Amino acid sequence: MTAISVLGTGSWGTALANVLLDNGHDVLMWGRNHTVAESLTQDKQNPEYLPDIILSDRMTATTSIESAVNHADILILAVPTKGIREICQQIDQVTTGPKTIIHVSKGLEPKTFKRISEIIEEVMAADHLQGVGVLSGPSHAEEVARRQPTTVAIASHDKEVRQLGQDLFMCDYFRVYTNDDLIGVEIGGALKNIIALAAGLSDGLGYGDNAKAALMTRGLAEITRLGVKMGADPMTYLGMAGLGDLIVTCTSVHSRNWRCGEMLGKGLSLQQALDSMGMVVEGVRTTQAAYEMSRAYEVEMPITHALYDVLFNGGPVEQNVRVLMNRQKTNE
Ligand SMILES: NC(=O)C1=CN([C@@H]2O[C@H](COP(=O)(O)OP(=O)(O)OC[C@H]3O[C@@H](n4cnc5c(N)ncnc54)[C@H](OP(=O)(O)O)[C@@H]3O)[C@@H](O)[C@H]2O)C=CC1
Ligand SMILES: O=C(CO)COP(=O)(O)O
Repeated sequence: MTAISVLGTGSWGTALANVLLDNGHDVLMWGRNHTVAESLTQDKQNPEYLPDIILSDRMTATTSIESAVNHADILILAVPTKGIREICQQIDQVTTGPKTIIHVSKGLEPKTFKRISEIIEEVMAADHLQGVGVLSGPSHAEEVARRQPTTVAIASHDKEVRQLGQDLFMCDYFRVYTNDDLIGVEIGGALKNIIALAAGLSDGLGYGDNAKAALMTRGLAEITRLGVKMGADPMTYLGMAGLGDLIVTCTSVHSRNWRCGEMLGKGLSLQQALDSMGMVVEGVRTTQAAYEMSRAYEVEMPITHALYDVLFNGGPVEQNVRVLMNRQKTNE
């Protein structure tokens, strides 16, 4: 039995804590929301983020970050990208020893273009950090919490972290592959949300399967182009963090990014769509980050640019579709 703390009591943190509890580990969750922490500890449920799912009877959560951080040497970081910097600062302030941090967030920081592991390494003092990894792949929290078969990848530059992540999480309904391409996995997990937003928009507009297949295929080409420019292995994008996560987010009603896109396609404003969601839609900020990165690194990303125009300039969707379809003739 290993002591592990899961920081973030949203849908994904809760589902992953449940996997670790099923594997017999000593898990403490931390969240800033008192009501959620109380429901998790007393009722073994998270009605706000995972309604109608009964979790492990050993589920326990605290709102004291100091208790959670010092409960374990292994921390699972499960908060949205925009909260990562702040949480790392808090961990760094209260920790009494070095930590191995496995994050599960799918985003990039606008302006700095940083991946999550880069933010963690930048904020944490070197002697407070034992190792960093990311767990990513096609995995809706709603299905994992119901113990439905799921496969993911654990990526790190450090072989021990990859092995640790695989050993801690793997069970008969949660299969974990190791991958040494940290850059590729983090970028794939972040950028697929852009394509999921676009796929939802396409469905909301009433376009068919051809349009969605085109978005997914050419979207994967965009993801691969930027990933490779940043140092990723192109083969990573045929795996969990590429094709796998694209399929699960572009084709599922569970995906918040797809649902947000669908609402935009049906005519809601971005603010209306986000307000009705109540959960994080990472793809919106990531579209901004990827748009800026594609310009800075001179990587062609036409779907990202079209979505950026729709989200941030109020550009008409149909006009952007026309622009995409009438780009200069080219080779596949
Ligand atoms: N849900 C899923 O199926 C999957 C999600 N992910 C990724 O996991 C990450 C977390 O997403 P998910 O759990 O789904 O998100 P949710 O929207 O379900 O929950 C977000 C959680 O993070 C908390 N939070 C938000 N901002 C901060 C902050 N600044 N500091 C501390 N806590 C904060 C919220 O607290 P509060 O309740 O107080 O607002 C809430 O507990 C995202 O990057 C997502 O892409 C990855 C794979 C699957
Ligand atoms: O990343 C996910 C599944 O792999 C969850 O996607 P959403 O954030 O769009 O719900």
